[in-house]
Amino acid sequence: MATRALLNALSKRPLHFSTTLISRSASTLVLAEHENGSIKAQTVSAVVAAKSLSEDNSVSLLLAGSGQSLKDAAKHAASCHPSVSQVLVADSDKFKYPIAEPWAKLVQMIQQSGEYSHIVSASSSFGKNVLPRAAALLDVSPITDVIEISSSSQFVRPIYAGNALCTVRYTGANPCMLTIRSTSFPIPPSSADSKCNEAPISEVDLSTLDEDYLGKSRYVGHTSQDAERPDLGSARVVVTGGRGLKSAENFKMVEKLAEKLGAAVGATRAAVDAGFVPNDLQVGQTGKIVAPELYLAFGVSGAIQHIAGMRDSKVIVAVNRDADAPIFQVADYGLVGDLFEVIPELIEKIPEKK
Ligand SMILES: Cc1cc2nc3c(=O)[nH]c(=O)nc-3n(C[C@H](O)[C@H](O)[C@H](O)COP(=O)(O)OP(=O)(O)OC[C@H]3O[C@@H](n4cnc5c(N)ncnc54)[C@H](O)[C@@H]3O)c2cc1C
Repeated sequence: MATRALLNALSKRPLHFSTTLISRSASTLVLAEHENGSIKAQTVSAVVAAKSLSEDNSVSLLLAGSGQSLKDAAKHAASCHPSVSQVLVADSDKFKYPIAEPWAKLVQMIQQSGEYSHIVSASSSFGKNVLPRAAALLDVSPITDVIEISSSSQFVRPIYAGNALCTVRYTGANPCMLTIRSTSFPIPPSSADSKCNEAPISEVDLSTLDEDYLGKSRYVGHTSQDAERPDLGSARVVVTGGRGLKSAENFKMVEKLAEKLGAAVGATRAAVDAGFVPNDLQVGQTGKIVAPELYLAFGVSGAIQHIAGMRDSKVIVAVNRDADAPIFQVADYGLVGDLFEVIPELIEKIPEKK
């Protein structure tokens, strides 16, 4: 009877949400990233991962920000995946920018009342920034870069630049906090098209948010890659150039080819260090992890630190003039040849993107 009375009371409370009333059955909290009013694909992958923790797991998405873009993102979040059972929205200027300190405090506050069994985020710059701080505040040890979920407490993650896989059992207190590699939890096409359910959206009561974090870090600015090009982390096709391109001017060939293929551009660390392209294009152990359907590598030797970031690609094509280059050991198709002949020929022969 008490539960029924509470449910009745809740159903009469539109929108305004007190965090003390988060349902205990919502056991996984996913930290959502959004941009221009849309939930990012890596967050949907985090939902896919969260759902695989257990069959009866219900998933709450936590969004923070302010203004119309947050409202639009919340709407998108409510229907972005059939497994989302609730969307929690923290609307405040304090979350205008994704700064880790206020976010970590927010996660701590939500966890204290929601008592989630798991907190999941994508292994993106945002997740890697926020999750360890929140874990420290909650006094638990996070598990990072999860690529496989064996059970709700057993996970697989790569170590030694992906050369070995480590199975980790979590034996600590709740919440078990995870960052997941989105490339390992692809979004099934059916769920992307699904319009079947719309999860309820609730506003988080921020009146008890501890504000002693304020002033510790400051937002300076944000630069993002060319919006015309697909995002490197989630693109279906990636064209990567290495030091073999020899100059920034020559690297434009790679960009032209990527444009023709509707692909994202990637680079090796050597190409980035030589100043051919900015470092947000770096693929590898210390760059982005990608797993596109097609990965084309030009003038890339195939150092283990680079392979760590692209070895899960479905089809790998490599062009290198050195027949012994290690990239050919992971390539499905290899061409021993001069990229300065091959790329112009490809650009010429591939038809213009419609
Ligand atoms: C801690 C650490 C982290 C690192 N993290 C990363 C990382 O995240 N990502 C990363 O990429 N690297 C990383 N590196 C660097 C890595 O070890 C390699 O140095 C780097 O990947 C090499 O880049 P490359 O293949 O472009 O250059 P090179 O190794 O110099 O290879 C250039 C290739 O181009 C070929 N070539 C030259 N001219 C032509 C031509 N005309 N036609 C065809 N082929 C041609 C050559 O045969 C050669 O194989 C890391 C290193 C360390 C120590």
